[in-house]
Parts: sequence; C-alpha cells; structure tokens
Amino acid sequence: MKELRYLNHYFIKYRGRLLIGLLITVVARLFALIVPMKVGDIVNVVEQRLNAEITVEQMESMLLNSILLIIGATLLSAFFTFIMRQTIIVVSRYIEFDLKNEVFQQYERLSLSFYKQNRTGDLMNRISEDVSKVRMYVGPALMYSTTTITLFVVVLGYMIYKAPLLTLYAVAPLPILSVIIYKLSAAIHRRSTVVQEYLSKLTTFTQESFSGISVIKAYGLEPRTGTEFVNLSEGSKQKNIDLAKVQALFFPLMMLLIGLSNILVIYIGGQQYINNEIELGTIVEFLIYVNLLTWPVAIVGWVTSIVQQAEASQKRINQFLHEEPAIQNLNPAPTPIEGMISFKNLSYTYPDTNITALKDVSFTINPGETLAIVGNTGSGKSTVLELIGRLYDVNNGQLLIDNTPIKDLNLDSLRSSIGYVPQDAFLFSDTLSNNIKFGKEDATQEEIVQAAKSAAVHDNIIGFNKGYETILGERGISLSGGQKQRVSIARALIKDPKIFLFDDCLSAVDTETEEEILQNLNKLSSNKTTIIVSHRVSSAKNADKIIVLEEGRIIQQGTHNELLNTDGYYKELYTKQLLEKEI
Ligand SMILES: Nc1ncnc2c1ncn2[C@@H]1O[C@H](COP(=O)(O)OP(=O)(O)OP(=O)(O)O)[C@@H](O)[C@H]1O
Repeated sequence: MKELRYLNHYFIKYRGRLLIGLLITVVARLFALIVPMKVGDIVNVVEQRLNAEITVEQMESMLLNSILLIIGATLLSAFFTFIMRQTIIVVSRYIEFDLKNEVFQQYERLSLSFYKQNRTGDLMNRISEDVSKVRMYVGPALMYSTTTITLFVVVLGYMIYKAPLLTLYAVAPLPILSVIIYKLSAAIHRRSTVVQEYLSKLTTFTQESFSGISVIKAYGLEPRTGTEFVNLSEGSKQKNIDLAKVQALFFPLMMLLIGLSNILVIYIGGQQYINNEIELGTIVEFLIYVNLLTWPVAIVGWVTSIVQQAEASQKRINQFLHEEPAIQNLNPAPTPIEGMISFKNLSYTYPDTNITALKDVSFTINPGETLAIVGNTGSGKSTVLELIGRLYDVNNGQLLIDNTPIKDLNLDSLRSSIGYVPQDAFLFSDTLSNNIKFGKEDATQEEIVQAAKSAAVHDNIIGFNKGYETILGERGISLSGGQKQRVSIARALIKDPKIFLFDDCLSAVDTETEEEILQNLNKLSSNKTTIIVSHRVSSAKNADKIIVLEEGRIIQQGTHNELLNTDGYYKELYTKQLLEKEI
C-alpha cells in the first residue's frame, strides 16, 4: 500500500463526495437486508396458516404487508445503489482524469534525455493502462469493500442473534472460500502482470511500426514485421490463456462453496426445526443470507487483487512522477537575454552513449552576429545548438550567454529567446496556420502570412485548396521535406526571438529558394544572433564567422574569404560544391 499512499491527496480533494458515497453505500445495503427478513416472515405466516393458527384474512393481510415492504425496500436499495455508483464511481473517474493530467504534465517537464531512455509505448501504457488500474482501486475496490464490511457486520450480527449455532455452520466454509479466492487472485495478479508486460511490448512494437510505416513499405518489410507481430501476439495470447485458466476456476469454486454452505444450512437448520429450536422461515432467511454473504467474501479476494494490481501500477507511475528533470531551472527570476554566446574550452560527452561529441570547443558570437557551422556528419554541429537551447547540460568547460553561465539563466527566458529549427522538422496534425502560430500563440493572420513569405513557403500554402487552414498529418495532406522545413522556419521567424538556431534546415530546398530564404533571414536577423548549421557553403558564406568542426574539434575558423585563402576543409568543400554546380 506504500505506493498507493500517493493518491491520498486526491481522496482529500474529493472527501465530501466520497463520504456521502460511503454513507449511501451503507444505507443501500441496509435496505437490501430487509428482503430476506420479509421472505422468512412470509414462510412463517404460511406455516402458521397451515397449522390453522391464523385465519386466511390474517394471512392475506400479513403477506400483503411483507410483499409491499419487499417492493419498497428493493426500490429504495436500487435507488441508493444508483446514487452510490454516481458518487464513488464518478469520483474515481475524476481522480483518473486528474492523475492522467498530472502524469502528462510531468512527462512535459522531463528533459529530452528521459525520452531517449524510455520507449514511447511504455510512456503511453503508464498514462492509460496503469492509470485505469489505479482507478479500479479508488472506485470499485473502495465501493465493494464498504459493501462487504456493512453486510458482514449487519448480517452476521443479525444471524447470530437469530440462530447462533446455525450461523456457525452456515459461515464455516466462507473463510476457506476467502483464502482460496485470495490465492487465486494472487495467481491472477502474477499472470496479469505478465499479460500487461506483453501488452506493453505489443503497443511499443505497433506504435513503432506505424511511425516507421514508410520505411517498412519502401523496404518491403511488411512480411517480416507481420511475422514479428504474430510472434509477439502469440506470446501475448499464451499468457492470456494462462490467465484465463486461473480465472476460470474462480466461479466454479465459488459455486462449490456456496453449495456446501447451503447444504449445511438445510441439514443443520432442518434438524433444529424438527427439534423446534428455530422457525421454518429462519432456514429460508439463512439460505438467502449465505448467498448474500458469499459474494462479499469472494470480493475480499478480488478486491485484494485489485489493490495489488493498483499498487504495481501506481509504483510504475510513481517512478516517473518522482523523476526529476535532468535540466533544472535554477533561477526563478526572469533574465532578459541579449544574445551573446561564448563557448569556453567546452567538451561534451553524451551520458547515455559516452560519445564525446564536442572536444575543447571555444568561440564567441556577439549579439546580432551570424555564425555558420560546417562539418561532416556526426562532427558535433547539432550538439552545439542543443547545448545552447539547454536540451542537455554542459558537463565540461563553460557555455556563457551574455557572459553568464547558461545554468544561471532562467530556463523559460532562455528558451523563449530562442527560435530553434531542428534538423527534422516536426509538424503537428493541425492546420498550417496553427503549426506556424505555434511559435507565437497570439499571432495575427498578417504575421502568419509574413512569416510564411519570409520562409518562402507562402506560395506553396496558397496553392492548397484550403490555404492556411489546410490540415497536415494523419488526417490531412503530407508536405514535401522542403515544405516542412520552410513551415518550420516560419514558426521560428514568427517568434521574433533574440537567437536563431537553424540546424541544417535548408538541406531539402533547392539552391534558389535557399538563396531567397537566406536573403530574407539576413534582413530579419540583422539584430539577432544567428547560428546556421549547414553542409553547404552557400548557406555559410555570408556569416560573420564560420567554424569547421571535425570529430567534435574546431579545425578551422574565420570569415568566408579568410577560409577560402587557407588550404583546408572549407576550401575543399567550396571547390567541390562549385564544381557540382557547374556540372
Ligand atoms: N542524444 C544523443 N545521445 C547520445 N549520443 C548522441 C546524441 N545525439 C548525438 N549523439 C552523438 O554525438 C555525435 C555528434 O552528433 P551531432 O548530431 O551533434 O552531429 P552533427 O554534426 O549534427 O551531424 P549531422 O550533420 O549528421 O546532423 C555523434 O557521434 C552522435 O552519434
């Protein structure tokens, strides 16, 4: 129960409704108990008439009385049961909603490294499956426990009062039932955990297959993925069958033990009746009570297993809820940013792979200047940008923004001062206009159009039937790689930040469009610090400074002209690309 304690603050939040719900549960059960008493009375009345102890009229009036009471009690019990579900089960839905939101907000707080370490399918399972399991604890388990306790206290008390010896025989098999059901539930729990793990694997696999569907199709991998899916499903099926076997024992065992109790009540009750120790109605009443009690007894085992499953699920949820983001905001006060960036003897090793992506890198860009970074793939260019955006924290050397260590800046101020265009542009399944507005929520239509024009994508957008209202992604159209990149650039431009970080974001556009965008950027970014990562000299040539990275080290730096006059990587790249252009 240690992990489930986490939910107490939700119980406190909804305490009013919960208390009313619990009270109503007790009342609903009390009304349900009137029925067996009245059935017992009916049998006794009929027996009295058979023995000619009462007249037909007396019998009829007594029977009518009992029947009306049965109808009334049943209706009231049904009404209160309805209210009980409306309170407790509704509260459990509220808590489920709150918990899902809490988990999602925590996911959003966590840093990029968290997402690298955990698989999407697993994250999704914890927020859906696990939260549902926890809801079973806050709703049904709580409700059925209250029902059981109420029934037990009242029914057992009443039975002992009516016929103590018969009560002893009637309930004797019940503890055995409870133990068996507990054992069964434990086995069910073990097996359903395995089923859950398989479900997680299946979800992850399916989700990855859908994300990579274009690769799967292009390489004709459908049969292989299909076989893998079948293997995983086969495993999942086997585990589900194992689970079903144990679950199948549940009801037969219950029936067996109820039957045993019933036989004992009839046998012992019959003897007591023959000896004139009890009335005939008591036997009938006890038979109904035994059946009434069996379910709660079985429920004890079932509730135990719900609680165990909820505990396991909450443990998984807590693991993530207690996770602290690797990137912490150490300065709560806003820190305005001018845009000066300095790397001082900075080396960076990715903690998860131990790859040293940057080695002893030093450079400075003044506010408003443009820096271009060129270099082979894997030379550390993106890492420079990710460190400036504080997606990762520097672990060796210094990164200063406006002469302040980056960690001492307010994280929100830093991120809102940056317009970052990543290498693979990600667009949401939403309208084009909303995708651009993502960079500035309150942007006007004119601003959106202006940003799209500057990113040289406006003409493409108005070419679509619905223009800026065109839906992208799964439910809408797919953009070409170059169009995606340009929408992603428009998103950064509309933000009007102090620092622009462009990560090879013109790689999929032709050289003419590249030139047009670069000229627009030149105008727009005149007072902004800009870093352009590129494989093309054409993107780098106008920068105030160019650095060349190789295996994480700066091997060359200077202006375009300076570097052209020096033998080395940049000059070679220039000559090679000039030749390609001429060809
Ligand atoms: N998130 C990460 N976790 C671990 N290692 C990483 C991560 N990102 C990059 N690396 C490694 O760091 C090195 C530098 O990668 P980086 O992405 O900075 O290179 P790049 O110059 O931008 O390459 P490209 O031009 O192909 O984008 C590579 O060896 C890469 O495998």
